[in-house]
Amino acid sequence: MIGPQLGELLRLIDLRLLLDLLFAFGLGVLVLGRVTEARTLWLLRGYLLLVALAWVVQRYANLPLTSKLVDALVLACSLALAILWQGELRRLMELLGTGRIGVLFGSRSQDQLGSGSVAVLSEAAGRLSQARRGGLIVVDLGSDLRPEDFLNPGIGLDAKLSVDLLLNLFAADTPLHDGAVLVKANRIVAAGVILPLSRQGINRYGTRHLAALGLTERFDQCLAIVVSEETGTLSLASQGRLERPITSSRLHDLLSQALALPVGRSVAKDTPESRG
Ligand SMILES: Nc1ncnc2c1ncn2[C@@H]1O[C@H](COP(=O)(O)OP(=O)(O)OP(=O)(O)O)[C@@H](O)[C@H]1O
Repeated sequence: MIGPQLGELLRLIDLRLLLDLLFAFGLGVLVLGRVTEARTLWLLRGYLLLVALAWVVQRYANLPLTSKLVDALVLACSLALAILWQGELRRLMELLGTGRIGVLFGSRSQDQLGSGSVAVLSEAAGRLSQARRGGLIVVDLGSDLRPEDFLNPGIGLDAKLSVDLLLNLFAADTPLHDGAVLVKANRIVAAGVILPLSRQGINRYGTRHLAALGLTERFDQCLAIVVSEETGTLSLASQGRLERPITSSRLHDLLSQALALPVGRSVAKDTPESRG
C-alpha cells in the first residue's frame, strides 16, 4: 500500500539536508533580492557560488587538500567583501541588534514622495543655491529611520512640505538653520537634525557634505540634497556617493528616477497645499 512506500521514500530522502538546502536557497533569494546594483549583484553571486562549491567539495568529494584550498578562497573573499561592504554590514548588524528585521524583508514605503514634492524639493534647492544659502535635506524613501540613528534628532515638525517653509528653515540666523531637514512621505519630519559623518573624503569635503555622505552610506533608501554655502553648488548624495555639481533640473530628474516617477521638469506649484 501507500503507507510503507511513503515511509521508504521518506527514509531515502535526508530531511535535514532538504531543509538545509531550502533555508540556504531562501536566504540566498532574500539577499540577492535586496541588491539593486548590477556590480554588487555579480560580486554576491560569485561569492555565493564559491560558498556552494566549498560545501559540495567538503560534503561529497573526499579531497581534503582541495577542500582546504576552496575554504581559504572563501575566507579571502569574505574578508575582501567585509572591507568593501563595511557600511552595509554595519547597517545589517544595527538592524539585527535593534530588532528591525522587518526592514530587510519589507519593500519601499507606500507613502512615497509624489512628483509635486520632487518639484518642491528641486525648486527649494535651486533657490537656496542661487542665494548661496547652505542647506542639507535628507529625503527618506522608506528607511525606517529612528531618532537614535542621528547624532541629534533635531526638532520634530511634522509639517507639510513647501518651498517657503524649506527656505525659511535654512534662513541664516534662525534657530533651526544648522543641521539637516528630514523629509519623509511629503512631510517635513524634523529640522536641525545632526547626521553621522562619513569618514571617506574627509580631506575633500566639509562637514555638511560629509554628513550627507555619512547618512546615505548607512541608509541606502535615503538621499541627501546638499547646497554649499560657500559656492552655491548643488549636490545629491546617494549610497555614500556625491553627484556634483548638478543643476536643479538635474536634481529633479535624479529624484524622479529614484522614485521611479516620469522624468521631466514640472514646476512646484505655489498652491495653498504646497504652502502648507
Ligand atoms: N553632522 C552634521 N549634520 C547635519 N548638518 C551638519 C553636520 N555638520 C555640519 N553640518 C552643517 O554644515 C554646516 C557647516 O558646513 P561646513 O562649512 O563645515 O561644510 P561644507 O561641506 O564645506 O559646506 P559649505 O560648502 O556649505 O561650506 C553647519 O553649520 C551645519 O549647518
